[in-house]
Amino acid sequence: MNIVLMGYRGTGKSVVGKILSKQLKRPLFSIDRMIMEDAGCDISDIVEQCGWPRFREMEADVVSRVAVRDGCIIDCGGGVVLNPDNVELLKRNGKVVLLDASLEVILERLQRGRDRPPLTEGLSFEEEQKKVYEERAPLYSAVADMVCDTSRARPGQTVQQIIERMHNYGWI
Ligand SMILES: Nc1ncnc2c1ncn2[C@@H]1O[C@H](COP(=O)(O)OP(=O)(O)OP(=O)(O)O)[C@@H](O)[C@H]1O
Ligand SMILES: O=C(O)C1=C[C@@H](O)[C@@H](O)[C@H](O)C1
Ligand SMILES: [Mg+2]
Repeated sequence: MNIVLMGYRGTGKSVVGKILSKQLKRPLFSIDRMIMEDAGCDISDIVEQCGWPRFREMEADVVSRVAVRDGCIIDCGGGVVLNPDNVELLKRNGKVVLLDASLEVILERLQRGRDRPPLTEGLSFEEEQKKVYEERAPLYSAVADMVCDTSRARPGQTVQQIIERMHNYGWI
């Protein structure tokens, strides 16, 4: 069974994924990183040159390759949840750990690393995060097998919490 990390941008999937993979000694697959490796450039370049629909196709292709593995930690991009095929494939052999954080904390975290390409047109940075976060909230809730709020914890504490709860659920 895989552990699949999902959640909005800036909720901590990649940071938590790295620590979880080390602590549980399980291989880590970062979908965003694999897309960049396939494309040979970063996500902003893919989106600028080919557009979001092409990025989503590349993302679905990586998901289909990763979902068939076993015993891995899978660090998803924030938009993986948008495609029902992605969700179906990942849940076949995976438990979804949804990372969440308050919009306020997400804004703060995303302001620090402004390298994420915009998801909408004509909205300010803050307006975009609020709109997309609210639009996606029901999708994230629907896929979650476990929810973990990362707003107030440090990454290491979040990982300890997740490991403890996974033990209790008998997932590990
Ligand atoms: N408790 C926590 N758990 C996880 N990350 C945290 C926590 N507290 C602060 N952070 C910070 O949140 C920031 C965003 O984390 P990260 O890049 O892992 O997000 P992400 O969910 O992978 O975003 P994206 O969808 O854009 O890839 C990092 O700087 C990380 O250190
Ligand atoms: O939330 C999203 O749609 C995205 C999140 C990132 O992880 C990247 O996958 C990309 O920037 C798109
Ligand atoms: Mg990430």
